[in-house]
Amino acid sequence: MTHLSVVGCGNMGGALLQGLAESGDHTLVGCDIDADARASVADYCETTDDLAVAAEADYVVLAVKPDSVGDLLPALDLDAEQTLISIAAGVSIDYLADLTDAQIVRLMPNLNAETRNMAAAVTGAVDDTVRALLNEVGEYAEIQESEMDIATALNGSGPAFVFYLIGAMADAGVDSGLEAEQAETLAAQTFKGAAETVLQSEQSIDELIDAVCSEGGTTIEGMELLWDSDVEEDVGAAVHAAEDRSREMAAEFADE
Ligand SMILES: NC(=O)C1=CN([C@@H]2O[C@H](COP(=O)(O)OP(=O)(O)OC[C@H]3O[C@@H](n4cnc5c(N)ncnc54)[C@H](O)[C@@H]3O)[C@@H](O)[C@H]2O)C=CC1
Ligand SMILES: O=C(O)[C@@H]1CCC=N1
Repeated sequence: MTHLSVVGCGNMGGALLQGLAESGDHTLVGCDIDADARASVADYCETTDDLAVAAEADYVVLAVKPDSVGDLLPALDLDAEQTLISIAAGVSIDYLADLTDAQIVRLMPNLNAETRNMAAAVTGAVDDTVRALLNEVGEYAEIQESEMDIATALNGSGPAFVFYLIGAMADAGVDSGLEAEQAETLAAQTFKGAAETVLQSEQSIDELIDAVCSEGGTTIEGMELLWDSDVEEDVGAAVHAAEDRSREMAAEFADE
């Protein structure tokens, strides 16, 4: 059982609280200055607007916008026995270390924490408690901090790219007459199942594509269109645009 607080109960802080509340018997505190944000997590944790209450936890997740970190972290006044888990994009461990005495973990989570299907990248003072917490809400990779910009793009921003692709598939279903709700369910479940297959299968992505393409059948018609298009480059470019922005944000913080 871990005593953990989350400062900032917005989209990402709220998702983490929801996932952790459903996964284990923890003492969870959600701290936010906004009453609506507190109300949104009240089913999952004790809520407060008092930073001092959040600062009593052994593990404190900082889930505010990157530009709020500089003011908020000194106010938390954490000590060396505590662990700060920062999820702020572009904010380096060096920057954080100037503002706190706590052990520092830098985590790039994603929104899928709320269904305990998070993909996370983590670095810094990762201990077994942090590993156990991350295991409860999904899968994680321990990476070097220098890899944080690409992780931010791939698994942090990644859900948005996947939501977009699910939407595009669902729209095609609607164009051809399916009801919107049916099309969304069929598209989303197809992504979910395909992702699970990739995770569990020993086959490569190309072998799996091949397994769906019956000779002279339907799939190959769509795949040939995709292979002849710029979709692969465009998806890669979207990931790299997010990576570039993460690097740019990190440079802005380094200059402060
Ligand atoms: N949204 C996402 O999918 C992901 C976000 N992140 C990171 O998570 C952090 C938060 O992002 P979001 O949840 O999207 O933002 P958000 O705007 O939804 O939530 C931020 C919350 O912080 C609260 N807040 C602001 N000042 C505060 C203070 N002094 N004390 C207590 N609470 C305060 C706000 O009221 C708000 O509820 C960012 O640093 C972002 O880089 C990381 C990975 C994924
Ligand atoms: O868009 C952002 O800056 C944050 C970080 C990764 C996902 N959302």
